[in-house]
Amino acid sequence: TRTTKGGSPSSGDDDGRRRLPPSPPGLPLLGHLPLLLGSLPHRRLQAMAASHGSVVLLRMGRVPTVVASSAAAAQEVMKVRDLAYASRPRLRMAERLLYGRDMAFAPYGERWRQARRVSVLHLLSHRRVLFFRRAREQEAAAMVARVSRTRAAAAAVNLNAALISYSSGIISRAALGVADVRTYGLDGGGGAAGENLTKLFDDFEALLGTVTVGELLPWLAWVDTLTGLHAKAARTSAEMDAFLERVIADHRQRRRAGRHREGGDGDDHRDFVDVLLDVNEAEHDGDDARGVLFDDDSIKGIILNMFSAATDTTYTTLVWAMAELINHPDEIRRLQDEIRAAVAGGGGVTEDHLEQLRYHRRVIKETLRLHAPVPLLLPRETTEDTELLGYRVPARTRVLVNAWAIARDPAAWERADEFLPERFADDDMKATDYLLGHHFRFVPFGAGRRGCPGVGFAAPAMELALASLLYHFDWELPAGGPSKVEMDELKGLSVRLKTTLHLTAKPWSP
Ligand code: HEM
Repeated sequence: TRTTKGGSPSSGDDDGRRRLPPSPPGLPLLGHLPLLLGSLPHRRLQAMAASHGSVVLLRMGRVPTVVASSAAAAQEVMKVRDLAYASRPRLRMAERLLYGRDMAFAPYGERWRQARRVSVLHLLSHRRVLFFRRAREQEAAAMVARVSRTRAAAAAVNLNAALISYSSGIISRAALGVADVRTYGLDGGGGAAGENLTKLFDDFEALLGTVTVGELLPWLAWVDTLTGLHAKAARTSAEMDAFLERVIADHRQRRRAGRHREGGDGDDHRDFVDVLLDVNEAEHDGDDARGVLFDDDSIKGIILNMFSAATDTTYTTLVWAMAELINHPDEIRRLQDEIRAAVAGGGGVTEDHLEQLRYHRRVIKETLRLHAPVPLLLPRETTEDTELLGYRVPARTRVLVNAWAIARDPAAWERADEFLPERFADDDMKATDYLLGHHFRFVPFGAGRRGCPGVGFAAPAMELALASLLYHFDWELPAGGPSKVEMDELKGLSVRLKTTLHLTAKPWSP
């Protein structure tokens, strides 16, 4: 592996072109893989950036990978040269589990553009997000009731479980029109097969976050068979397909009966599956020379994208927020004062209150700064030969943006490692503000063409849940245990708090 250390990026290479980014020493064949094994990659890559600079070239086995670790580098990837960085690499597990026809992992091109357009206009538009308000408020009320029940039984509340159920309830209602995926349990109800569905979704998420050995080191591809990875992927993908077939068949049946728009209030009551089936039928009816882009596999791929993208990120952020607040008693008190003053007169938090809760937004933003749930965003791939901060980046290079390191860069943030929500006090906080790049120092949702289209969906879901938990209860760590939450991270598709957050809840009323 070539070893360089900085140097002037624009000074000539042997062939008179710009230099490749610097690379730490690596091993033959394995490249830099051993440097990342067994570690939290965003932390290891942060350390690498500190010694080699904010643009580093690594070889993950046979895959050249550039890592961008400063706001300036992120801005170049996601804004200045967005088009050149707008593709995604082919990831074997994603391709297999998502039919090669989803949106989030699709290469840049017509199919991705169409899927993105339909998602932004019809699934995640401001209008549709407003329409799902009832779903969010019902799920928040159910979560508060669940906490009250646990408390009544004198037990500590498992906040992870409460928040997973809240987040998956919202996306399940929005995507499938039911409060619980287990409604589609393969036995026709919420019985044992319904329970298996929860495991199926867990297995699915774990596999989606798995990189096969074979795609990085083709000569070791047999290891994936030996470890049973391929067999597990085949099994999981077949079970998930049976579930989705059932969802689609059920929706088609309701459509034939004309029941999918019902609500009696003149509103559009279609869920994501209904909307995608409408697009699919319109394409069949039309005379589209490009062929049908939204076949059943595309619908399944996009629905699975929405589940994966919405559940873990939302719940993970909320757990981190509660953990930070427990460790910062002044901040939790200030936030509760704000929420309780806004909801004067009792009755609980509704979405009408959220707009006034400015400190609350700062707390969520500060949580996302310190704990981006997807710290390296989703990998990108260059579509053509391009540049990054003056270095040469060839076509088909994999590109990671270390949003986590950028958000803790002492050159960009004062007291970068501390939880200080007031640092966002100058922002004019609207929901979409979460996406604004703060000059690309704050990019938990990515940005540009491939930036997260779900931020408008995520924002009210996170805000309502946190405000509801803090309005109705006073929270503490259980007596006799540690006095602080240990903030260690657990590696996964999204990076979570390592410990399960158990807290005691004392009801509050005005
Ligand atoms: C706290 C919540 C969330 C966070 C932190 C988050 C973060 C991200 C990130 C980092 C990316 C990759 C961006 C890039 O490559 O520049 C992404 C993409 C995506 N997100 Fe989110 N997300 C969240 C919630 C949601 C929700 C609620 C949905 C949908 C209901 C969603 C749907 C998607 C989709 C479909 C993509 C792929 C976009 C594409 O490739 O064109 N996300 N998200």
